[in-house]
Amino acid sequence: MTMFVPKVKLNNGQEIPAIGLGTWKSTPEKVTQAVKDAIDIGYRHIDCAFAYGNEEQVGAAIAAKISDGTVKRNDLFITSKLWNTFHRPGIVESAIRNTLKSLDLDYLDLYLIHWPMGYKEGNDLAPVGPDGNIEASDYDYVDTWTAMEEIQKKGLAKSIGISNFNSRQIERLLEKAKIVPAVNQVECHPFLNQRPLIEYCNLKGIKITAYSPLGSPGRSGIKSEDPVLLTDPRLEAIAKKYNKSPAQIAIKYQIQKGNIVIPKSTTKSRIQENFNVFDFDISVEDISVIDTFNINLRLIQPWGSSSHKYYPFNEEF
Ligand SMILES: NC(=O)C1=CN([C@@H]2O[C@H](COP(=O)(O)OP(=O)(O)OC[C@H]3O[C@@H](n4cnc5c(N)ncnc54)[C@H](OP(=O)(O)O)[C@@H]3O)[C@@H](O)[C@H]2O)C=CC1
Ligand SMILES: O=C1CO[C@H](CO)[C@@H](O)[C@@H]1O
Repeated sequence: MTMFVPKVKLNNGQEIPAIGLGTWKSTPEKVTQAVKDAIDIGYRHIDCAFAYGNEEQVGAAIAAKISDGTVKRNDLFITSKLWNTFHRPGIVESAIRNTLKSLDLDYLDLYLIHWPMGYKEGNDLAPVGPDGNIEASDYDYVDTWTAMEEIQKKGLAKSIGISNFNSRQIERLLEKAKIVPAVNQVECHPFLNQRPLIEYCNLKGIKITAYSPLGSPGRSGIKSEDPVLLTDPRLEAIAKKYNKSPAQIAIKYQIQKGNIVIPKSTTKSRIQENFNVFDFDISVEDISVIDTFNINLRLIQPWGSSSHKYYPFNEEF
């Protein structure tokens, strides 16, 4: 029996399952089984990106689960993202077509601009310039957005959105946009709860997808002095009270805030655990307690990009 999963309504009426499976750092060897397991468990939303280097293997799982009759294409919600080296408006369509080919799909449910920062075009996903930093391109994300609008008009993606955009960048984008982004996908967890950005996006009709909702444990870029979300004693105490794990509390926290959440795992028992969050609610009082954990701890910082003209994290939100 498949568990009922709440959906979040986007500004164009499309509905997105509130929980999806993340796939960053899911190795090509493991991701096919992980996505198959997730679909068997009841996930209907998969978060992908060209930059994760595993879209073909994700696509193989989707094809297998459609061909064995577990799901139909329109039961699934598949997101992917335009990488920074493809910001030139003239190549946006070929970038999504390339992703669709890898995923073995003829449309995406949601296509996001992965970052507001364009990088130098070419085969290198992280081109390094003479100064040792990322080599930027001059493309303005506002013009890239116009090309994204064409993608939606052509039916290659049912919805379009953004990722890692700050409020000023959204404001600027909205001055020219004909289509309001459906989603802004950003880092969001109790140590970085993004309250001001969420309030801003709510006013504009933009939903938030929370990435790294578990604090991305074990990722190599995390500093040893950074606090670890899943072993925080205050989160552990709340988890114990509900007879749930800290990961389940961190996931349900996002869902109760009205956000979409995309925990990653390639471990079947954790894929299941992360999905088992619909048989309880965190009380309003405990949600307020978790709100106090915020320390604006940003764990995901793109390497070598902090001097980019469109680096998003110098603004307050
Ligand atoms: N738009 C963007 O710029 C970004 C988007 N993302 C998206 O968000 C997704 C999630 O973020 P991500 O950074 O991967 O981090 P998460 O916060 O989802 O953490 C993933 C890590 O937690 C482990 N884990 C999963 N479930 C549990 C559990 N129940 N108990 C203990 N450990 C657990 C996983 O291990 P294991 O797999 O070994 O089980 C993995 O190491 C990404 O995969 C990607 O799809 C992420 C970063 C940036
Ligand atoms: O989604 C993400 C994870 O992978 C990318 C690069 O490999 C990151 O830049 C990005 O934030």
